[in-house]
Amino acid sequence: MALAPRPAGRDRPPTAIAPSILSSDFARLAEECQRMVDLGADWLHVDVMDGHFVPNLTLGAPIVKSLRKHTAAFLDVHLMVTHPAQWVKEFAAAGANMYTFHLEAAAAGDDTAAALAALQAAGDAGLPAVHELVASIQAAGMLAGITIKPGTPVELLLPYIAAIDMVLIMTVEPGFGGQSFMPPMMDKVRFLRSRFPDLYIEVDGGLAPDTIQAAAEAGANAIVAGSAIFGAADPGAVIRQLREAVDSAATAAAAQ
Ligand SMILES: O=C(CO)[C@H](O)[C@H](O)COP(=O)(O)O
Ligand SMILES: [Co+2]
Repeated sequence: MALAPRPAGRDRPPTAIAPSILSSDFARLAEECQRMVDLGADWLHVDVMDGHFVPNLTLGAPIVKSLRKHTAAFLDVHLMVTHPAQWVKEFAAAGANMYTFHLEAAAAGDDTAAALAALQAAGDAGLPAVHELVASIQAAGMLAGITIKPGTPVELLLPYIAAIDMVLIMTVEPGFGGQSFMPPMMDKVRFLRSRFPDLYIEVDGGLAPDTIQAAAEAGANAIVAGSAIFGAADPGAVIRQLREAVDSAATAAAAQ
């Protein structure tokens, strides 16, 4: 299962709608995932929380390994863990496709203040530990994504953009589904889209039919939605609405 290639030049990458299985019925996970694929999902978003980097505990590589036996879908794994370098081999062996880690965690575990200081001090070259983690993810056969919490400045991503496959801009504080979308995070998406037309930019947290327009217009092409999809009477209609908003915004941007 491959990611659609990052287009050369100024074209925006394809739209990817990624239901977050955090909002699914874990006891029926394989069926829930198949239902999402049948309804038009492009990816399945898998939220891994360790009860340490974030105050919640979800699932790990064994669940991904089991799920992989039931689906060929692109598994977009979001690691909200204190030690992201520790789990690369396990998730690669389990069949994860995208391994997206928190920049803060790669810099200084769960000490976000120390992480921000270290990332600032590293300057344009970036932190060697972050570069090494990206390389190890790709060497393990996965795509590498980096995500930032709402309080982390987007500029701190710049040293790593050339090497990575995706940026994930968190639009809620990581840790729980069902939170409210944070509109100010769209400044980060606009900043990245204006500089990197072909970059995969994902947004995660509070995305729904009433918030998608802001994310689409800012330039996000990959959309995570948990409660809005799984909680809907017609999840397929929500997936279509999200897709149409992103596709329309991309068409409008291309025409400018
Ligand atoms: O990473 C996450 C939380 O940390 C989830 O992916 C996100 O919250 C999705 O849930 P919802 O769409 O309900 O906000
Ligand atoms: Co997530």
